[in-house]
Parts: sequence; C-alpha cells; structure tokens
Amino acid sequence: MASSSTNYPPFQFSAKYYHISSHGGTYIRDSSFFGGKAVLNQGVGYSVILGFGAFFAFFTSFLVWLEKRYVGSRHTSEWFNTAGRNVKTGLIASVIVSQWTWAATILQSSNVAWQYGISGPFWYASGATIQVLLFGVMAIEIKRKAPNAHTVCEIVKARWGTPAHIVFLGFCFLTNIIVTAMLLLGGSAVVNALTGVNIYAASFLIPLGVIVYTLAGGLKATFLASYIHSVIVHVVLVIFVYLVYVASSELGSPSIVYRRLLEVASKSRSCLEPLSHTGQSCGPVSGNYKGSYVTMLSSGGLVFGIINIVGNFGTVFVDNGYWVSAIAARPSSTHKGYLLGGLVWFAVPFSLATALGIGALALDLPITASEASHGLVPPATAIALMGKGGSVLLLTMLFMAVTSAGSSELIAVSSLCTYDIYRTYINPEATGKQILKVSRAIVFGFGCFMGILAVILNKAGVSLGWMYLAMGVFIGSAVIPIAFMLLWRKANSFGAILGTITGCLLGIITWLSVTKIEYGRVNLDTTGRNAPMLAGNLVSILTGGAVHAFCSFLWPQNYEWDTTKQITMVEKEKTDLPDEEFKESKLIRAKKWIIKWGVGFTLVIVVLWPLLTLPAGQFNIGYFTFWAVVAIAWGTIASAVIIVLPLTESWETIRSVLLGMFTNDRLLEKMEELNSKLEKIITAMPEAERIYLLEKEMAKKKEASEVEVQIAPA
Ligand SMILES: NC(N)=O
Repeated sequence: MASSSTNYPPFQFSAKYYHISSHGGTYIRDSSFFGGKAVLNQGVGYSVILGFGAFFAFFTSFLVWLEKRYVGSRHTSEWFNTAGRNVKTGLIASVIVSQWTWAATILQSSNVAWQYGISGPFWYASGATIQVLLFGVMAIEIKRKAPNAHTVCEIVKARWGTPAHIVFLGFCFLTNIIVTAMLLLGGSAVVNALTGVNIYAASFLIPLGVIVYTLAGGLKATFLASYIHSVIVHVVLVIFVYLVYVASSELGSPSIVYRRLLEVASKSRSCLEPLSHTGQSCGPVSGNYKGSYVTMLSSGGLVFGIINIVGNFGTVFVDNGYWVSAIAARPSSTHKGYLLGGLVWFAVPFSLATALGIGALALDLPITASEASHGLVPPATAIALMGKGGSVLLLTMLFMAVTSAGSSELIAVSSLCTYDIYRTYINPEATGKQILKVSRAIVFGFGCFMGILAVILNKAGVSLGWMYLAMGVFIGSAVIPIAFMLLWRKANSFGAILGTITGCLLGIITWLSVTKIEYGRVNLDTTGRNAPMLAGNLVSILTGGAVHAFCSFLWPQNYEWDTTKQITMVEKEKTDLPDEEFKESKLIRAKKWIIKWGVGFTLVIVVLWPLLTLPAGQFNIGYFTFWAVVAIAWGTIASAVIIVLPLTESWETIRSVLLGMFTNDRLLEKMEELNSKLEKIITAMPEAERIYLLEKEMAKKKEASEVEVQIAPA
C-alpha cells in the first residue's frame, strides 16, 4: 500500500528495490536498476557478439552457396544488389520486418511505455507502421516507372538530373548514417549494461559478423539471414508477452498488471527523496488523464506519436534499403509484401512494449530516466522476471535486430555508392565484375565506418532516445519530394532541391530556437525534449512538401517517366518471370489494391483506433484486459505468419536443395530439364531439326553396324 512515511517501502512487491539506510533505519529506493553492475559476465557478451556473428557469417554464406549449387543462381552484380528481382511475398514481408526492427523498436518502444503508459507502445507501433504500408504504393510504382533501377537516386537522376541527384544522395546517406548510428547506440548500450563488455569494443565488434555475411552473399544473404533473424525475434517476443500476461509468478495476468499500474501511479504515493529519486517513475504521470498509465488520453504519448510519424516517414522513404527491397521483389509480390510486413511488424513494438515496458512500471523497477533513454527498460524487466535467462534472451533478440537491420543498411549504402557514384560519375562502362568488386569494398568500408561512428556518438553522450526523436528534423524534408518523384508528373527538379534543403535548414533552426526559448539553454538534454522536437520535425517535413508543391505548380515538369524507364541493368539477366508479371493492367490493379488496403489500414491505426479509445478515459479492468489480449493475439498470429509463410512459399526451392544435397534426383531432374529445352529449341528450327534427325539416324546405323561386327564370327 502507498505510504507517506519513509519507514516502509511503498509496496511489498517492490520491496527488494529498497534498502535500509546505514544510519537511521529509513528505507531508500535504489538509485538505479542496473547501478553500473552487469548481470552476465563479459564472456557471455563476447560469445553472443562474436559467436552469433561467426555463426551467421558461416550459415548464411552456406545457404547462398547451396542456392548457387542446387538451384542454379548466377552470382552476378545484378544478383548481388537486387537478388534477381524475383523475391516472393512471404520473404519480402520477413525482410521488411527484420529491416524495420531496429534496436529502437525493441528498446525505445518500451521507453515510451515507461514514460506515458499504454499509449506509448501504441503510438510507437502505429506511428511507424503506416510508412511501410504506404510505401507499398511506391513499391508498385517502381515496377511500372523504373523497372530496371537499382537505387532511389538512380530514379532521381533519370528524372531530375545531376543537381537533384547530388542533393538526394546526400540525404539518403544521412538517413543510412542516422539509422546505423541508432542500431549501434542501442546495441552497444545494452550489451555493455548486461555483460560489462566495453561499450566501444561492442560498437566495433557488432558490425563484424554482418560485414562477413553481407560480403559473401550480398542482398540474397541478407534476405536469408533476415528470415532467420525474424524467426528468433518473434519467438522471443512471444515468450516475453506470455511471460508478463500469462506465466510469470510476479505478474502473470492482465488484472494484476492493471492493479499494479493504478497503485504505482496513485496520488497518495510519496515520491519524495529517499523513497524515490528525480527521473524515476513514481506517482501520477504528468500530461496523462488522471495521471494514469492506463489511458490513451496522454499529451506526451500523442506528441511522441506525431514526432514518430514524421521521423519514420524519413527513415522509410529516404532510406535506399526499402527501395532496394521493393526492387528485389517480384512485381506481383511487392505491394503484398509491404502490407503484410507492416502489419506483422506492428506487433514487435506494440506487443513487446505492452509487455516489457508496461511490465517495468507494474514491477515498480527503480529505472532512471537516463537508463530508459539509453534503452535499458526491456532488459530491466527481462532480468526482473527471468533473471539471467531473461537477459540472455533479450540480448539475443537485440543482436538479431541490430545485425539484420545493419546488413540491410550496408547493402543500401553499397548500392548507392556503386550505382550512383561509381557507375554514374567514375566508370559509366563498368562491367559486372567491377560493380561487384566496388559493392564489396563499400560493404567493408561502411561496416568499419559504422563502428567508428558509434564510438564517436557514445563519446559525445548521444543516446538512442535523442537520436530517435531528432531523425525527422534532419531528413523529414526529403520525404514528400521523393514521394512526388514517382507519384506526380508536375513535380519539378528545382522545387525538389529547394524544398528539401530549406525544409531541413528551417527544421533545424526551429528546433534549436524553440529549445532556447523554452529552456534558456541548448544542450543534449534540452534539445531532446518533446516541444522542440515536435516543432522541428513538423517544420522540416511540411516545408519540404509545401515548397516543392508550390514550385511545381508554378513551373510544372509534366513528365511521363520515359527516362526512368530507360535506366539499364549491368548484366542482362534472364528472368524466370512470365510476361504476365510486367503487364501494365496487372500493375495498375496491384496499385489500386495497395492504395485501398494501405490507406485503409493507415486510417484505422492512426485515426479510428485511437478515437475509439478516447471515451474510455482511464481504462477499466475489462478494457485493459481486452487491450492486453489484442497485444498477445497480434504478437502470436503475426509471429506464426512470418515464420510459416516464407517456408511454404519457397518450398519448391527448399525441396530442390534438399534433393540435391541428399540424392542424385536433382541432377537427373536438371538433365531432363536440359534435354527437353534442347528438344524445344531444335523443333523450333526446321533446318536444325533435319540435321539433328539425320545425325540421330546415322548414329543409330553406326551403332547397329558395330553390333553386327561384334556378333559376326571372326
Ligand atoms: N523502425 C522503427 N522505427 O522502429
């Protein structure tokens, strides 16, 4: 029960996070959860980083080798950078999920749950799902308007020329750098907190395994690895969700979690020193209806939601990685892959943070604001509920997220450098071999740069939470111009350049000015607060779009995508896809489909769903239980789909590989295939058929006469 006395811990269930002062017998809340002490030893940390890294480097390279040997993929530069443009819905969805599951998805979503209660995970998930759903429209437009492109910037250059190309190349690189920085900041902070591995060593070692398997197999290796990473992330997600709401002896049911959430936020709770410390969660939540954690009426949650929407438009639309995945997809799969990927991904922040972030509050853990913003809420809950096992599970999940998203960033940067710098400005006649060599050199170079960048940011004291909120200020201005590029024929080059640059500059000026006006000083702490971040994010994205639209109305380009359709491949690949796949009428139908479902789901998850929750005010126990059941069900169904679908879809390929590995049947099948192809070619050419039949006849006669010679007595 709550108490205003300092002689008792406020709740029995969290008494272990209080200690008795050495003089005077008063209870003091622990000043932090981790207290600088690692739960696991360094050996475990190094084993996870190096062991998993080495395992995936070996395993995915092996899978790619199997595919080459038994399925017959040719390892050209096109294959390295586009995976043959033939990837099916399930694998594309799994790639999107793993590419979009960052360290922040696991860590920052629980941080906002810890700050704002149930609205935090909801706004994290919905505010970062809609971009993926809507990108499905862009994905289908790439197939229609730039079917041979390798990167987004190739399309920019083909439509708007060199100056725009250089500007957008800069923004795309900035996006890759920001995303990579967040991956390593979150990854190194958690590895350091859980295992004591030096934070700088972790920053350098985490990218190592990723570099190796990306080098070995290019995009296809990252796709195969992504599937395995997605499976592991989802299995661990389901474990944690069931642990908090079903199985744990400390929590274990929505009703217990609900009651605890009311108790820890109650007005009567004393939050004075030493029963709580500045920055720890204690008592009513400022900005929430009735100070409650169980309400969607949260001003902080809503502001975070808006910042989240803006920032994530930048990190999808301006991240070449999503364009590369769309390019790699087969035309009939691309839009469905993005829709399915978005809906499955929703579960990762929503279900996981509704479990681990809300769980941290319900357990009344003495987490500090600094620990939370460095991403340590989920590991704290995992440790509190499962001890060392929980921290190993969380570490594994996080490592999977960081490495698979990291490898997609490596490929994104490598294809930009290769096609947009090397092939465009240095060696336009580059052969496939040269392209492949440059792609690999960039993967290695950027991988090393990732490590150095993380060390610099860690030294500067930048946290994952700060970076996550600031990303939209820097790159948001490029979002609308990039979307216009494929969607609006009037959109002109001048407006795209002007809008993108002025939007970014005005966004940064607004962000820093609001910080100065509101808080009087500009530093990492004050610039990271909600009000300046909201202003900077909104000004950046809206200015970019408004300036571009204004200029395009004044001087419309009236473009018909003829030059984007002329972008060429390096090696002309033979495609296994039927012509039907590229039919304009089919692609138009696909576009209508994704507009209907993408926009429909967007409206449901950012407008309808939150509106429906408002009349509930502070949730009652039934409403909260329903909310928890939705989180459990979404997590479970999404996990089942993303694990099973890619397997069933690729069953033929898996069967081929297994047959090839364990029997000679595959060899015989291949020979039969070859034979029938040869026959088809020959029957299509009457002259060749005549010679073929003549030679066959002669061979028969020769064989018969040899037999006669052998039978005839000497
Ligand atoms: N990918 C994100 N925004 O978690």
